[in-house]
Amino acid sequence: MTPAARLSGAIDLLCAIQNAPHRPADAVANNFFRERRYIGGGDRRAISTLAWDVLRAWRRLHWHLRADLRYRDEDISPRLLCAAMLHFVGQPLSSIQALFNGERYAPAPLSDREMVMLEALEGQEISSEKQSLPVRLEYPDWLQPYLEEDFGDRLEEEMRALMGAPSLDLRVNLLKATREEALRRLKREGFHGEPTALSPWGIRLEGRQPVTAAALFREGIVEIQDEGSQLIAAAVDAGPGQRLLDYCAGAAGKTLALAMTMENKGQIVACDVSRVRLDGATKRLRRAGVHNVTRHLLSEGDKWAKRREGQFDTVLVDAPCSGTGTWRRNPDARLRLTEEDIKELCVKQAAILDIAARLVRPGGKLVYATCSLLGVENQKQIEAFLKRQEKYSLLPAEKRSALLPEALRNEALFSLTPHGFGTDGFFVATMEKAAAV
Ligand SMILES: C[S@@+](CC[C@H](N)C(=O)[O-])C[C@H]1O[C@@H](n2cnc3c(N)ncnc32)[C@H](O)[C@@H]1O
Repeated sequence: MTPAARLSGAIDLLCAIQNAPHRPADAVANNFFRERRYIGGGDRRAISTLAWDVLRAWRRLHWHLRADLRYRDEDISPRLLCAAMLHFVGQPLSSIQALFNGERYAPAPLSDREMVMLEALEGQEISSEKQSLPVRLEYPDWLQPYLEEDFGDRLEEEMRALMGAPSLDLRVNLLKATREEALRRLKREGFHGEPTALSPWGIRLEGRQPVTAAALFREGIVEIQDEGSQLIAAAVDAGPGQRLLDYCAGAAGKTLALAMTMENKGQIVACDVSRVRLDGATKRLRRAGVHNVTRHLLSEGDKWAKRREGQFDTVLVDAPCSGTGTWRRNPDARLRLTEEDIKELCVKQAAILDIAARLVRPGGKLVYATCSLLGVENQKQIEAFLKRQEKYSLLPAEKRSALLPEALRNEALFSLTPHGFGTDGFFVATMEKAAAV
C-alpha cells in the first residue's frame, strides 16, 4: 500500500470506531481487518499505529482543534485528527497535503477549512502547559478526585506512563518448553525478546512483532500475556492436585497459566457469565495442551455455586473492572468510562466476592484481582470485604507465593502500574479462610 492508502485505511478505521461508540476499538479493528483480508501484515500495523496514536492523543488533539471556537466537535473528523497527528509527529504541512491527494485509494484533498485548522497548529507541541491536567494526561475530568486520592504527588508520572505504548509480553507454557528453549526457538524464528524481570515465565518482545504467526505460538509453546497478568497467576500459587475455581475466567488467560503451575494435575473449573468468552477459551486450552479444565457458564438463578459451597482449595476472582490499568492497550476505553460505571462495578465486585467467599473450603485461599488502578475497586473493596466476612484475613507472609519476586511478597496486597513496574496496571489481594474448628 502507498503511504496515502495507509492513511486512508487509518481514517476508515477511525470512522468505524466512531460509528460503534459502545464497542472496544480493538474488537472493531479485528472486524475491520477481517473484512479486508487483502490488507497485509505490514500495512495493517501501519494503519493501526496511526489510528491508535490518534486514540492515545484524543483529548489533546480535540483541545488544539477546538481552540478556534467557531468549530464544534462535529467538525473534528477522523481525517482532520489523522492530519493533525501527522503534524504533531513532525510531518510538514506540505507533505501532509500531498498525502491527501484525492487519487485512487488516497483520501480526498483537504478543504480550505481543514487547511485553516491545520495551519493554526504550526509551531505548536501536542502537549501544552495551558491544557488542564486531565486533557494533558488524557483522562476524563471526573476521574481527577479519584486519582488524587490514590496517587497524590505521583499522579502525573503514573498517568503519563499510562499514555505510552504497551509492551508485548509472552508467557512460556512450561507444559511444553522451558523459558530458555522458548527463547532459542523465538530467535530461530526471527523474533527478538528478553526474559521478563518479574515473571518467572515471561519474555518481553522488542517492539511489535507479529508473533501470532510464529510456529511456536501455534504450537502452544507461548501465549500472549502481559507480565502483570502472569504475576496474578504467580500470586495464586496453585500446585498440582488442587481443586481450583477461576470464577471470572473469561477466555481463560489466567486459567492457562494456573493449569501450568498445577502441571496439568488436579482440577480447574473455569466459570463466567459470558458464553462468547468461555467459548473463546476452548481453542486456547487445546493449543496449550491443557486438559484439567472444565468450563461452566453461570446463569441467572443457577444453583451451581450453591451446590459447591466450601469445595475449592483456591478461588480466583479476576473481577470485572474499569480496566483503567490497561489504558495503554485500550486508549479508547478512557473515552467511554463514566463515574456511573465505576459505581456499578464496585457493587458487582462486592457481590461476586461474597459468592466466591462461600465456595472456598475452610483453610482455603481467595485471590481477588483487577486490572484497575482505582482504590475504590481495589484496596477499599478488600477492606470492606474483610469487614463483612469475618472468616477471612489477609494471607500471612509465610504462606505467600514463592513464585513472586521478593518485592511483591512483602504484602498480601500489591498494585502494579506501568510507571512502577513497566506492566499494565493490576491489583492483587490474597486472603485465607479460617480453618474449621
Ligand atoms: C477481567 S475479565 C476476566 C479475564 C480473564 N480472567 C482472563 O485472564 O482472560 C472479567 C470477567 O468477569 C466476567 N463476569 C462479569 N460478571 C460476572 C459475574 N457476575 N460472575 C462471574 N463472572 C462475571 C466477565 O464476563 C469477564 O469475562
